[in-house]
Order: sequence, then structure tokens, then C-alpha cells
Amino acid sequence: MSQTPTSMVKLSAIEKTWADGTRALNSVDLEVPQGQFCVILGPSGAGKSTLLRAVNGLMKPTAGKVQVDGLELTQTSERELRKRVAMIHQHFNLATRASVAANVLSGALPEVSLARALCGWFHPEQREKACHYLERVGLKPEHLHRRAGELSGGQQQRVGIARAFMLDPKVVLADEPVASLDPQISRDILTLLKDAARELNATVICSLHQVDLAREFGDRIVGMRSGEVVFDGAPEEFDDQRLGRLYQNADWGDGEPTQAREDTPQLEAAGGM
Ligand SMILES: Nc1ncnc2c1ncn2[C@@H]1O[C@H](COP(=O)(O)OP(=O)(O)OP(=O)(O)O)[C@@H](O)[C@H]1O
Repeated sequence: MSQTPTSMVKLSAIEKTWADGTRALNSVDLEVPQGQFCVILGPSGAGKSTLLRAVNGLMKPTAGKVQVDGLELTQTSERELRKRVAMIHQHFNLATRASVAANVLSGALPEVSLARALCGWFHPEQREKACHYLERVGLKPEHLHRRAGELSGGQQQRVGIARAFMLDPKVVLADEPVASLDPQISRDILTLLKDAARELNATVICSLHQVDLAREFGDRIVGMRSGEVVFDGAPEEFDDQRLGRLYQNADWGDGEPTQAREDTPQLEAAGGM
């Protein structure tokens, strides 16, 4: 008998209005089940990063409720949240002067006491796990003691993935993880991320700019525009017409707005694209 998948992330009526009046999120409802690779797609300024930051607690919504693994964020300590939710960043966010090993081990910090963290003392099991993940992401033993900043972009993102998986997270948030990488390396990195998440049955919410990658890797595509969800469905449903509507007159992040086409209807309400 098939079971209804557990909802791992649940956003209910999330609003975010920044101090300058910018409305970044407008009544966003989103439920992401356990184990899903959910891609957030949309033009620059659509609210993708703001949404991801709502899930990891870095952005306090103006209104609405965020739940992760059944816990409401306002009632959850940062430490509890960090054990469940890991983040992968566009610009890797590594300590570039520290070793690759130290960067990966830093993913275990929410589980380590301050005194031990200051001395750089990690459990042998944590060191073993760091080695396991470094191997898992395709880095070699000789990389362990190199400074992270000396690695290529693709290698740095591999370190970022290994770090993110150190605490067996239930949720991995990836904010444009391949934006600065070339197409083949982007595919390798997304394959790694998807496979590593599948091994743990972890939920991934990944913002992307590349539509082809969203279609290839997403179990589901959520299209955002002007702070609203305007498409939510399977990649097969996200056809070129819907793509056109999502990006109509929009900024692709390269400063080149797409031209409106006369036959392109106005955006409809969520799910109605
Ligand atoms: N700290 C802030 N203060 C004021 N406005 C902000 C702040 N952070 C984001 N915004 C605004 O909120 C809106 C959504 O931004 P967000 O970064 O979430 O978009 P995005 O879809 O991730 O864009 P991109 O693809 O370019 O990264 C934008 O209008 C942005 O300028």
C-alpha cells in the first residue's frame, strides 16, 4: 500500500516585506515532501533566495508560518535547526585559507561543544565521516590538506556538498549552487547532490537559473515571479509556453529582459499557468 509522503518543509502564507517596502514574498504556500528534489525557478528578484532563507531561519517572515520536520521555526533553537537543515551556496562560502578537511569538518560544528570546536577537536567518527564524504564527492586524499581557496570552482562546490552532508541533514537548501560553473561541471555537481540526497532520503530545495538543468534534475519545478508561486508541477508539465510566461519581460539575471510576445497571455494565479 502506498503511503502519503511526509511533508518535510511546509510554508504557510509566507509574506516578506523588506524595510524599504520591497515585497519579496507574497502569500507563499509550499509543501515539500521528504526525499523530493524541488527546484525553484524564476527570474532575478523573484524571491527565490528569500524563500530559501525563510527555511533556514536566516530571514524572519513578516507573516506566515515555516515548519521543518514538523517543528515550527519560531519555536526551534538555531542548533536544532542547523542539525536538520544544511545550506549549499552559489559562491561556496568556504573558509578559503583553511584546509579542505577543516571546511568539511565545520559542517559538524552544530554537534560539537564550543571548547572542542575552538581546539579543532572532532570525534574520530566525525573525521571518518568527513573522509567518507570527501571520497563520495570525488576528491582525493591529497586534497585533504590543501587550502580550500586553491581548488577549482567545481572542486570547491564538492567540498561544499561534503560539508552540507556531515550531519545527515533532513533538508538541504542549495541557492544557485552551479551559477558560477560551466555546464558539464554543473551537471556533475547536481548529479552528486541528487544522489547524495537520495541515499539519505533528504529533501532538497534548489534554486536555479538554468531551465534545462531544472527540467533534468527536478522532481518538481516551482516557478516564482514577483514573490509569488506562479507554477508548481512536474518538469514534464513545464513546457515552453509556461517557460515563456514565467520569464516574460523578466530579468534573467544577465541584464537582458526577454521580449513580451503578443500571443503570450498574462500570468495567471498559482497553478493556472
Ligand atoms: N536585505 C534586503 N533588503 C531589501 N530588499 C531585499 C533584500 N534582500 C532581497 N531584497 C529584494 O527582495 C526581492 C527578492 O530578492 P531575492 O534575492 O529573493 O530574489 P532571487 O529570486 O533570489 O533573485 P536572484 O536570482 O537574482 O538571486 C528583490 O527585489 C530584492 O531586491
